Amino acid sequence: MADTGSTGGSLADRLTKADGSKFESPEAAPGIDTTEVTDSKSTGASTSWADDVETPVTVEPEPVSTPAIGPKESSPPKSTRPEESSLQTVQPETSSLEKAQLDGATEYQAGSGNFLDEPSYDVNIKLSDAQADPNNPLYSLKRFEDLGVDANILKGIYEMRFTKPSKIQEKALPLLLADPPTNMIGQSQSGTGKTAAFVLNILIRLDLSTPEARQRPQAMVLAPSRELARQIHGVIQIMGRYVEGLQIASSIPADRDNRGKFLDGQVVVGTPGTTMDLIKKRLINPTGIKVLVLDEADNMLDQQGLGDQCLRVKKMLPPAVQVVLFSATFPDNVVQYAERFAPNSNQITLRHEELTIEGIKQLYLDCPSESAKYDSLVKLYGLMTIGSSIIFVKTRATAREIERRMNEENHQCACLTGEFEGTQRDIIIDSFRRGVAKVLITTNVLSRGIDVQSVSLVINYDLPDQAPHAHNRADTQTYLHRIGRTGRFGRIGVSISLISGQRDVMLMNEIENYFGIKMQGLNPNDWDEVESKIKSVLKSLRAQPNYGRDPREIHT
Ligand SMILES: Nc1ncnc2c1ncn2[C@@H]1O[C@H](COP(=O)(O)OP(=O)(O)OP(=O)(O)O)[C@@H](O)[C@H]1O
Repeated sequence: MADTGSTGGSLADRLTKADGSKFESPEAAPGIDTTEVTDSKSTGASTSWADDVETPVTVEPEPVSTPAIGPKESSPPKSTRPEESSLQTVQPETSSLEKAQLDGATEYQAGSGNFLDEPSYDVNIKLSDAQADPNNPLYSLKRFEDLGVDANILKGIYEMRFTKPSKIQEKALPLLLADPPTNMIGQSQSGTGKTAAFVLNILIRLDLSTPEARQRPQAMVLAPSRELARQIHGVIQIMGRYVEGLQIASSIPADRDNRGKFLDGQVVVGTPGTTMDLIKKRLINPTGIKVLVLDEADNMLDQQGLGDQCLRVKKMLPPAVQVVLFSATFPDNVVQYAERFAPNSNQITLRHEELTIEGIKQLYLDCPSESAKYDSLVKLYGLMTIGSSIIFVKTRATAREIERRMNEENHQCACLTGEFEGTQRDIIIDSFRRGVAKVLITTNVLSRGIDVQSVSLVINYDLPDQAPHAHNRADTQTYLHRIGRTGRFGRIGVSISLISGQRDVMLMNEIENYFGIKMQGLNPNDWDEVESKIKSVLKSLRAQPNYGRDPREIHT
């Protein structure tokens, strides 16, 4: 097999460590007013659980198969000495707050303010308009000040330039904050601010008044991927930066900083397997935990994956713990289980037809064969770098192969899949957040929760299916999460699904029927038209990375 060439190799290989040295090997590298709000009293589900069986955490269920884009590339992520590259970035020593800002989107996009009176492109609507439209999921009648948010937390919110709550924040917060604490199952479209809703509940409920109280965890947030856990950690750190004495602990796989150390922050954020492991090793004291949040809860409660782990963690917590489940999707088969996991919960739910975000233009492109998808991708490359883009593929092998071929052809892109070691993954996602890498090839591991507001284009190289159980059935939930990596909080984005053959058409139709949408076809015989169609969307102000930022900052 050909070598990856001078521009090849994974991005992580080509980046430097925080101290400026190189990694020698992976081992060495360390709208919802249609929302239904259901009162808890009407859902009196009881809890009865199956046996607590030990199951490996399936943080990343990626099928491994041969890519259909060319000769098989079987090499794992590179473990040789990294090469010099223009992508090389020096990572100075960072303070924990700086790290937090790296992990959350906030440093780069500064929330979504409404300083939009300096248009350099067509202005569609201003965020302030979106937040004033009752049919928009960002709409709210209230202000954060009306929601009982403490002054120090308000300062953090102002710093993030959140001017008004979104609909999910407005609706969920009073229910979450009511005493006695009540469980919640909360659903709202992707990119509408669910994180801030549960983070505010946690910050407001923390007792930091005595050294004893400050010594042990009081809240726990679990997420399905390392990247999402780090991102949430970052949001809590920024939102809570004026909360005196706040400490956040991380329980993610192979976290060098915490290996073997007792986690004594008041908020623990992590993935379920590692968290359970640390509880078992008595490195997390779960006895004072008052709030348990499962982000991407439908995924977390999936009985074939993370469900057992989450259940085992929950069983270690005090019985009175407030259970908060958030996701953009709660498929019918998970709802009952979720109701048992969070009994007597308040529920904020949406219908399928309400789940898609208007700002995301959903397109498809016919490709004459599976292998021709790659050629289309190359043709789309110029459009991918207008903002940032994510290419979703089904298998790690396909991801590797596309990365290799693109880099060989001098189309710079990075690749992040579950086969990378934790620290390498951190470097790759951080460089994507910074815009050092503008095109990221990934699997479903990054389909959920990741908030990089500069992402204006999502490409489904493979449409998500329900393999290995139902190869010919679409995974509608994953489709929604994938496209939701763009069009965050009122922005505009484009998704393009590459379609080749009857099976893809079937999957696409199933997705369209489920969400009650129609994807618009691009004309594969007229690339000028394809380009101008996509450009017209991507160049609108709301698709720009700086959308919502104070122009005084952009120009300095
Ligand atoms: N009230 C607000 N005003 C302005 N921006 C906000 C507000 N709330 C959240 N945001 C910003 O909106 C973006 C999306 O928020 P978040 O990641 O919480 O979405 P989400 O609903 O959890 O999405 P997903 O379902 O994809 O996980 C973030 O960059 C966040 O900083």
